[in-house]
Amino acid sequence: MTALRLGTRASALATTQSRLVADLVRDRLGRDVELVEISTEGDRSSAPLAQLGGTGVFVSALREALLDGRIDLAVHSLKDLPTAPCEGITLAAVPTREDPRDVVVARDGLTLGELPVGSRVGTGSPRRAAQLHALGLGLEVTGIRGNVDTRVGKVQAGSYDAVLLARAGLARLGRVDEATEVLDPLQMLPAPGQGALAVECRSDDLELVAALAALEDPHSRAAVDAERAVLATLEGGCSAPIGALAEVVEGEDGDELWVRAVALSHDGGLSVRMSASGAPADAAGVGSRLAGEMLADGAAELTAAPAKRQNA
Ligand SMILES: NCc1[nH]cc(CCC(=O)O)c1CC(=O)O
Repeated sequence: MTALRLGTRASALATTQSRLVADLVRDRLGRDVELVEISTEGDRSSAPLAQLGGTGVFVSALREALLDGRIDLAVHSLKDLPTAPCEGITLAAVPTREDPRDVVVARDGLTLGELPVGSRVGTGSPRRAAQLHALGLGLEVTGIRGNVDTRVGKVQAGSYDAVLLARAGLARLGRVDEATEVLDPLQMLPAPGQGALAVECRSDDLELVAALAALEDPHSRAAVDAERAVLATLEGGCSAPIGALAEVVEGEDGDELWVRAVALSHDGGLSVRMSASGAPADAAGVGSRLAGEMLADGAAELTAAPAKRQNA
């Protein structure tokens, strides 16, 4: 059989994630895999992500390559996937998720609470910025872009006192020791899907869709389904200050799915925070009902873009 062509972005994190999935495919499907590099608009430009149309730009080039038949499968960070389904493409597998929490990389080994008032903390994520403001530590939160290496480098160079990152990214790059604090989700709820990978292929590639089920971790899938249902129901993209974290836990009557979510105003001053539980098989229902309650409490008005709120 010919080798499966796995499309990947060129960044260190993307290639690491792609190699990880390639190894899983070789082990569990017994198929040979060849990596094909695809460059995306998000990699080529240094403009703020929100101006490029959000993290979806990382995803679309790989999807085009799939639909064109240049590659057979694509690996994405699941948190970068828009919640709307893509015609002709199937999310064939969600492998076992990494630790979904955010971490701090600060100068001199400091934690957030140890940073002096006025310290410069870099993040390009409205979700992280809003939750940082909500902690009331008097930190100066400023935008930052670039890959993990660039962002950590800016702390080492002294242009930022700290940056916030997904623990999973650092861990996959073998640099998790550089984190100076792992943030408790009580203070910093991660992005929906953070720490999970998405393995996509063409929907009409029925044999591959079926075979890729061997890569699936049902608990990870249930958790990200619930988190993404929260995001979709709140109609938030990657630029909305929305956090969600779900996990499957063993209950008295079998597995239970727990979901926590928060929607904040961009300045972190106001928030709606709720949780719910239900059956893992009803993950999307649990997430969307939770978000429905949050909407009833005014979540949509909070997360609206700052300019829109001023006009309203
Ligand atoms: N925003 C870009 C992005 N997309 C996925 C990850 C990390 C890996 C993951 O969450 O699975 C990162 C970097 C970060 O947020 O620090």
